Amino acid sequence: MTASIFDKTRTLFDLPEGVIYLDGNSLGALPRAARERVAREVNHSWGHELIRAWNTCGWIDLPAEVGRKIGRLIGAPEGSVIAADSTSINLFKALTAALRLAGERKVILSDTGNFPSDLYIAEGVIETMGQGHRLKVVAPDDVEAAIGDDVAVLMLTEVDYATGRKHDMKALTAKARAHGVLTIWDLAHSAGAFPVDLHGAGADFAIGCGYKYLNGGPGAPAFIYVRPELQEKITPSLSGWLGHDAPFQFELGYRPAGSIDRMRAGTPPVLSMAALDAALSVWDGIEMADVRARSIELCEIFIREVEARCPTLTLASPRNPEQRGSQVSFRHEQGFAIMQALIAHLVIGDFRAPNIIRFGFTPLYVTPADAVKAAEVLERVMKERLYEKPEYQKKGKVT
Ligand SMILES: Cc1ncc(COP(=O)(O)O)c(C=O)c1O
Ligand SMILES: Nc1c(O)cccc1C(=O)C[C@H](N)C(=O)O
Repeated sequence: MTASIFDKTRTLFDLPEGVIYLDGNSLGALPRAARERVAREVNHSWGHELIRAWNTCGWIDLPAEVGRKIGRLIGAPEGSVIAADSTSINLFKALTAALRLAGERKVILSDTGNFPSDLYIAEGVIETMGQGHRLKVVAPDDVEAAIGDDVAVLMLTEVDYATGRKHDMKALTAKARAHGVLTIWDLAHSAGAFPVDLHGAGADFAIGCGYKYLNGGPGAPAFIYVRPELQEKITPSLSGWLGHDAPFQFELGYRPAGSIDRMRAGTPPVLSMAALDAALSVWDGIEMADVRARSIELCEIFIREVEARCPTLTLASPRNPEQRGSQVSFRHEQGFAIMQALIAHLVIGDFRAPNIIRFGFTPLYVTPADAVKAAEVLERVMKERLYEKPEYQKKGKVT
């Protein structure tokens, strides 16, 4: 039953012949619907409707519509998610809003498994606000113990981009709430990867990417969630006109919209937003519980096959599937060259310094047969030491 759902979803994507694509955790594959939609937006909406398209083609409502579709995947109530900006910028917006709400508390608590951009943004926020905030970064296992009455904001990425380690959002959020700590969850590697229940967990803010498991295309808009009860209490730091209560009154003073709209700043990138909107249609009728079951099946097959075939690779991801996102990582000192050799043999994953090879499993278009085949190719790369070839040592700007 589950397999047949995914046989169908695979046909909704355009994948190059012969490629096994295990990097949907970095850039999702191209949904056919997105390709068609972008062409229509360019030719008809922009080309023919011109400025009228904001009304006649629904451009003005796209951020809310895309937010609504993403909200269904992450357990967010209607009207609590908006698509806008990038994940990094949305983190800036969420963190400044949270720190303003938090009052006298000064500590931003995060962990060493966070994506560096999040930590960098926190540094920038501290500097910009100039109110003596402090970033405290602990090991992932020490987060729970570090949550206390001195903490203003708990800022975590649910799934570690490198290892795939997954935090217990519900338990950590509950502890944070008990200590009066606001929470910001980065769902970049969660949204579209497995069920998320922001409302059930009682999370205050969340952000995430549109171009990974949501398949919105390179540089797709990101999203931001604010718990409905907080929406009218927060003061946006990026107080742009499209977050104004009445943008087309062109008042000289800022009055924030009385909804999640206040997290908007300026004009959305319509073509990218339309691509993401169309990409989200692949989730119609899909239950995230089925996605999770299939993701675990794929990851388990891959771990079993790789460990049986490649004894010099060390599993970097948690062995327990409950503690893992939808990716599997292995360590090897030649990781970079191993990944280049794999890519040359049409198994596309990626490398994360210093020694991690990373494989994302996206059930909508990766099959169990792909997982086995990828392990076979990896076995060949290792056994024949293909990674020693000089051409696989060359580094590009992006890994
Ligand atoms: C967990 C996480 N947070 C934030 C980012 C930054 O996203 P962006 O570059 O789109 O702002 C990424 C990916 O780049 C990420 O993986
Ligand atoms: N956003 C990216 C980009 O512009 C180029 C290359 C990779 C990315 C990524 O998204 C990286 C990703 N956040 C990661 O988990 O490593």
